[in-house]
Amino acid sequence: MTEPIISVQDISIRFHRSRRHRSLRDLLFKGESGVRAGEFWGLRHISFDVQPGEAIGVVGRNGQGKSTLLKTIAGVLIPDEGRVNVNGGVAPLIEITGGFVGDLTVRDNIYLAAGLHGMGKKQIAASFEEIVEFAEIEDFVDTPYKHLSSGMKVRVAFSVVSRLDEPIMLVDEVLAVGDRAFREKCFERIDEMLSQGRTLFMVSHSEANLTRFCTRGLYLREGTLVLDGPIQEVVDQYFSDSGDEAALRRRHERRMRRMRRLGLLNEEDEEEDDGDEDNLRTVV
Ligand SMILES: Nc1ncnc2c1ncn2[C@@H]1O[C@H](COP(=O)(O)OP(=O)(O)OP(=O)(O)O)[C@@H](O)[C@H]1O
Repeated sequence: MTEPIISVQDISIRFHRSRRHRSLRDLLFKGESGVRAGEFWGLRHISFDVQPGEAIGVVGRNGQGKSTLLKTIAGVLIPDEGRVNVNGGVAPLIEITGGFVGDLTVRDNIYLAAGLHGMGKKQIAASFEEIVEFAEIEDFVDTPYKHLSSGMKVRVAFSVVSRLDEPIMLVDEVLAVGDRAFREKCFERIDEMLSQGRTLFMVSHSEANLTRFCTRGLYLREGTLVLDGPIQEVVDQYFSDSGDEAALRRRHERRMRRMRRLGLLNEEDEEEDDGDEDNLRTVV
C-alpha cells in the first residue's frame, strides 16, 4: 500500500452550543478530557486513512458531523484532540461561495479565488474563458457578484474551484443548489477529476450520487464513526437505521426495474410483490 494521502488519527472536536466561534481561551485551555457545561463533541475519536485516488462518501443524518469532518480535512477547523495529516492540496467544494466578495465583479472574484488557491495570473487568464463558459455566465462577468442569483453564484464558484489543480476534492451538498442540467455538468466534471486519480470526499444524502462516485463510505452518528466500509454496505446501514421508508421504497422500485430489464422477474413475481410493504426491508 502507498502512503495515505489523508490520515485522520483519533480526532475530536469540541463545540460550544451558544457560541459560533471558540475563544482564544478555549483554544489555550483545552487540557480537560471531557467537555464543559454548554459544550459537546462535534467529532469524537475519529480515525481512518485514505489512499490516493479513493472516492469516499460521508453519510449521516443532519447535524452528525459530516461537514465538520470535511472542514477539518480542508484545514478550516483544527481538532482539539488527535491529528490530521493531509499530504496534498485541497479543492474545497464546500460552502464554496463563502470566499467570494459580493462587491467585486464576477471577473475580479474569479481572479481572487483562483489566486488564493495558488493559481498565477497567467494561468488564470488562460483558463478564464473556460471558467466563464462552464458557469454559463458570459453576460455577467462585469456584474457585482452580489447581484447574481444563488444558483449563478454556485456555478461561478464551482467552475473556479473545480479548475484548481489539487489532488483532493471535498464536495458537500452545495451542488443541490444548481439546476438539473448544471448538476449533471458538475457530476461529469467530478467524474473527469476522479479519472485523473484525484481523491474525493463527498457528503450526500443521495444514494444515486454516493454509489455513482464513491467506493467507500463513512457513516457518522453523533460525531462518531459507526461504519467504515464499502459504499453500498454503508448506504444500506444508513437508510435502514434512519427508517427512511420512502428511500427504501424508491430503492426497491429501482431494483425491480433493474431485474425487469435483465429479464429476472416474471409477472407472477411482480403480483406477489405488489404492496408487500413488510417484505420491503428484506428485498432491498
Ligand atoms: N462552529 C460551530 N460552532 C458550534 N457548533 C457547531 C459548529 N459547527 C457545527 N456545529 C454543530 O456541530 C454539529 C455537527 O454539525 P455538521 O455541520 O458537521 O453536521 P452535518 O452532519 O454536516 O449536518 P447536515 O447534514 O445538516 O449538513 C451540529 O450540532 C452543529 O450545530
